[in-house]
Amino acid sequence: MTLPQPLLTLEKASRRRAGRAAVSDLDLALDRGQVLGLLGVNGAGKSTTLSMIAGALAPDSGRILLDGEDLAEQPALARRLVGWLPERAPLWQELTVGEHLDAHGRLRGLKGAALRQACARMVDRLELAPLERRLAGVLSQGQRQRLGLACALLHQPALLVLDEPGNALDPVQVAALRALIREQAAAGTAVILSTHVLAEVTAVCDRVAILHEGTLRHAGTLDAGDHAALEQRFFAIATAKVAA
Ligand SMILES: Nc1ncnc2c1ncn2[C@@H]1O[C@H](COP(=O)(O)OP(=O)(O)OP(=O)(O)O)[C@@H](O)[C@H]1O
Repeated sequence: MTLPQPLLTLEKASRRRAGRAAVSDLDLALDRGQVLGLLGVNGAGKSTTLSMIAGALAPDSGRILLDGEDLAEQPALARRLVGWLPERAPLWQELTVGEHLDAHGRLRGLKGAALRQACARMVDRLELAPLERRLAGVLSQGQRQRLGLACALLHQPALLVLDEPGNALDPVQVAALRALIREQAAAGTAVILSTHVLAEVTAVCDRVAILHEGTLRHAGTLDAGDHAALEQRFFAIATAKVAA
């Protein structure tokens, strides 16, 4: 009997940037419906890791598997299976909110009624109706994040990758984001959430990974009551002095 493949597997994934190791020998696995919090201080390698998972940056060595298939051999897999909200939502200033959704849907191969339905579902779910005709260039930071999230979710990805998604959101929108993440996980979507807010991780994640200087220093499961223990572990890792 063969065991089911995790949705996402990183095997010794490594990537150098500007001549230095940004991520080294990273092993990680995530199943459908799981929510992973990715923590680490500035420069720890979180965005580099997420860019590799989203297929935007190739590992120099090691492998990234989506549904058991090597992303390096099947680059189109990321476009189909992953929805990615980078740290700064990449928007075309001169397109409206509605045009963004339409363009993202087309890039994912949606058309006709399926495209219209997908756009309408996101407008409704992310409360974008009042903004639909507005140019992206005039949106507030939080509104840009909501549009970026809608674009990432449009094709109902199996894996949702969120890079510091709560950054520009007000407390009401933070609560809405938490609800959205829980809803996605309940529907079977795997979610990776990179954040500097430890409370975000204990609020919505069922597992956690802590990166430091490009290497994985801790990976484990998490319960809602584990906040103090997580904080202690994070600070111990983040402030540890490297042996001379
Ligand atoms: N575009 C780039 N060119 C060169 N080096 C980069 C680039 N982006 C990141 N790096 C370097 O790679 C390393 C990891 O950076 P990364 O952005 O992945 O960290 P991070 O954990 O996401 O940080 P932050 O919390 O500040 O967003 C850092 O040393 C950083 O300087």
